[in-house]
Amino acid sequence: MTSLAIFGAGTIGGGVANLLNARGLVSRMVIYDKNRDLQEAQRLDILHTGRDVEISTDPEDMRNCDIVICTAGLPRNPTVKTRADLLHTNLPAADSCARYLNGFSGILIVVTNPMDIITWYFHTITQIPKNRIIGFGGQLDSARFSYTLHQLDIQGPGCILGEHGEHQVPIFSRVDPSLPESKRNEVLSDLRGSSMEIIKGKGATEFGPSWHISELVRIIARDDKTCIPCSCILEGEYGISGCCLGVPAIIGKEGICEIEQWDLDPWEHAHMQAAGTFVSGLCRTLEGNK
Ligand SMILES: NC(=O)c1ccc[n+]([C@@H]2O[C@H](COP(=O)([O-])OP(=O)(O)OC[C@H]3O[C@@H](n4cnc5c(N)ncnc54)[C@H](O)[C@@H]3O)[C@@H](O)[C@H]2O)c1
Ligand SMILES: O=C(O)C[C@H](O)C(=O)O
Repeated sequence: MTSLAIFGAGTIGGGVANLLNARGLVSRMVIYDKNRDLQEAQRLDILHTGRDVEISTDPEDMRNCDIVICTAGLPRNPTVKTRADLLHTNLPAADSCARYLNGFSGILIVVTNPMDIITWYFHTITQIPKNRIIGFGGQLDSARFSYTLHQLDIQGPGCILGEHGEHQVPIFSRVDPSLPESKRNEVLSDLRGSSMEIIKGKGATEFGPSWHISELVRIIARDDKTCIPCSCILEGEYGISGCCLGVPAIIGKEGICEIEQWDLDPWEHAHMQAAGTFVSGLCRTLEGNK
């Protein structure tokens, strides 16, 4: 069975560790957090489920795991407008995580925001091959889009590509190509605000991300070869390079098996290019940090 490390055991890291243990998807876990009291509390709380799981808190064990998930770093609060605003705050958490990944031959899932740029940053500071670094967020955004579509009586599921942030790109052409542009823009504007509604109400998003991260782990562990939207290192796909961005990718036990090239309509294409320009611009600013 799969061995997995969680780097940063707060709301999302702890929630994912709990779900994966409860779903019986992992046999060995490393749980690490710089807050040692929290780390120990999460370890004990999971062991008290009584399930058969081994837990280490030694970060040096991370490199021997099949999957490492980076969930360390500050989340947004209502005063932080966009995920991109967290970039410089959260780079040190990525640096700390990368320090334990020398010789790691498994799959790295990046959750820390701004997720696309942090995923790219990991690519530049570690030796992990590009098919083994996956940025998480597209599944969650797509579930939010599907929820909105359902409220509009449009048959889903919906899919979101582009940035996990303000430059997300809902793919309307696959669900209702006839939806007028004004309605598309209205839906997009609602989607941009959908997680902040939760952050304002309960301090953080929790159940949605934890569930979809556990699904991603299941897809990898079972070698499902399922196509999901996730952030991948791009080298010309969709005409974009020099960044990570949400694209449809087939995922299995080797990580990213293939990036699918979907036909986008002109509205989607323009939004995807804008996402590429925005995210690659931020990625370029990190060049001195390598
Ligand atoms: N990609 C997504 O879809 C998605 C979804 C939800 C949250 N997030 C992001 O995930 C991150 C974590 O969110 P959260 O709600 O769990 O936050 P949280 O504050 O509850 O947990 C983060 C944990 O990281 C730990 N940490 C910080 N720096 C560390 C370091 N250098 N080494 C070890 N541990 C460190 C903290 O002690 C804390 O316990 C945030 O950046 C948030 O924006 C992304
Ligand atoms: O919105 C956030 O800041 C948290 C996370 O990226 C989410 O989409 O739930």
